Amino acid sequence: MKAILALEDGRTFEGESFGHTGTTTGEACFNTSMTGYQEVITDPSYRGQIVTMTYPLIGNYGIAPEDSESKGPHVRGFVIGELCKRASNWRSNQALEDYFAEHNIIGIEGIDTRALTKHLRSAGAMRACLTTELSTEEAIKAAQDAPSMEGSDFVKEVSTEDGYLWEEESRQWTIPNASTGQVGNYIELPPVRHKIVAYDFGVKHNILRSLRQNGFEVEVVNSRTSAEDVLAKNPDGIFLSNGPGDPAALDYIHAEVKKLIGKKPIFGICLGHQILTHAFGGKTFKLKFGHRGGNQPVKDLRTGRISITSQNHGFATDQETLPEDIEVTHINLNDNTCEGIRHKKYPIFSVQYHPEAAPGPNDAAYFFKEFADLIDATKAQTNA
Ligand SMILES: NC(=O)CC[C@H](N)C(=O)O
Repeated sequence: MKAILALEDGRTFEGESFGHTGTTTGEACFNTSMTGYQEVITDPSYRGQIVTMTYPLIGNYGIAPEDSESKGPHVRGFVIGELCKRASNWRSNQALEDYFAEHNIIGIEGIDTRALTKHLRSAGAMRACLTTELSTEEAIKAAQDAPSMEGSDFVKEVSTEDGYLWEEESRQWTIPNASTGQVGNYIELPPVRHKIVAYDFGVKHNILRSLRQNGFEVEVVNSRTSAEDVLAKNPDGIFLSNGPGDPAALDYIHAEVKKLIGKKPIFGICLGHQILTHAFGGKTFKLKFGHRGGNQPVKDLRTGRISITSQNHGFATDQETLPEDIEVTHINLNDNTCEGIRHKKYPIFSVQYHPEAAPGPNDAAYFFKEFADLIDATKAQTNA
C-alpha cells in the first residue's frame, strides 16, 4: 500500500508500506549499522522513535527469536530502502514483514534513506508521521502535533513490572550438529562471583547476558525501586541500564540513584550513564541528530586507546556541568562529546555507548570485566 513519511518541517517521502498499515508518529532518527536490524527493532531505547536504517537492503536474514533484545519490538515505525522479500537464514522462523504485521508495526520501503539521513543530519532530529491513510498535508500536521522527545519519560512504559533473577541460557549459535540435529552450542558459564541489582530502565538482554557471562548474578528491578530497597538486598554492586526517552525527565530516578552514590560500586550504560550524570548534579542536552550505529570512534582519555563502538543515543552529558569529583574518561572522536565518566573517589563509572554490542563491534566488552574487578577491589578493601 502507498505510504507517506512526513517530517515536521514539511519534507515528505513516499514509499510502500509493509507489515502493518495505519498512522504512527515519533522522532525520526537513523541507524548506520550494516547488520542487526532485529536488535535495533527490539531495543527498548528506541521507544517513541521512527527508525531509518541507512543500509540499503533489510530483512535478508529474517527474524530469529533468540536475537531479540527484549520481549518485542519498540520502534514506532521503520523506514528502509529495500525490503528483502525472501529471508535466507536457517535460524530464522519469520519474515520481517510478518513480524511487523503480528506486532502492528508500520514499515515503509522504497525510501531514499540517504536523502532522508542527510536531511536529518543537516536540519537536526525531527518529529515525523508515517501513514498509509492520511493526505500529505494531514501527515505533516500530525508530525507537528506529535509530542517532542525532549521531556518525554518512556522508561515507565518499558521497565519490568516485577523484579526477577536473570536466567542465562548461555547459548552461542553455531550450525546444527549433524549427528544430533541439535541447533545451538551451549557454552559453560563461569561460577557466580558477585551479586548485583540491575535497574531496568529498558534493559537489553545482551547486557544481562554479558553480566552473567562475567560472573555476576543479576537481580533485575523496576525503575521505581527505592534506594533503600536496593540497599536492603545488600548487593555487591548496582547496574544502571540503557533506556528510552529524555534523561532529564527522570527526576524521581535521579533522586534514588543519588542516594546510592558512595554506598556501592555502580556501573551505568547509556541512559544509566546519563542518569548518573544527573545524580552527580550534572546536566544532559539533546544532540543535533544523535549517534546510532556500529562504527562510532571513542577515545579512552586515560590510555589513548580508540575503540569502535556500538551506539544508540540522542542525548549526551554536558561535560561543563560535571562537578569536580567526576572525571571525563571517554570522548567521541566525531564530535568530541562525552562518552564516559568516572568518580574520582568512589568505585563508580559509566559509558554512553554499548559494550554489549548487539548489534555492533565488541571492542568495549572489557567493561563488564572491569566492573567485576572493581567490585573485587572494593571487597578486598573492605575486608582489609
Ligand atoms: N540507549 C540508550 O540508553 C539511550 C539513552 C537516551 N534515551 C538517549 O537517547 O540518549
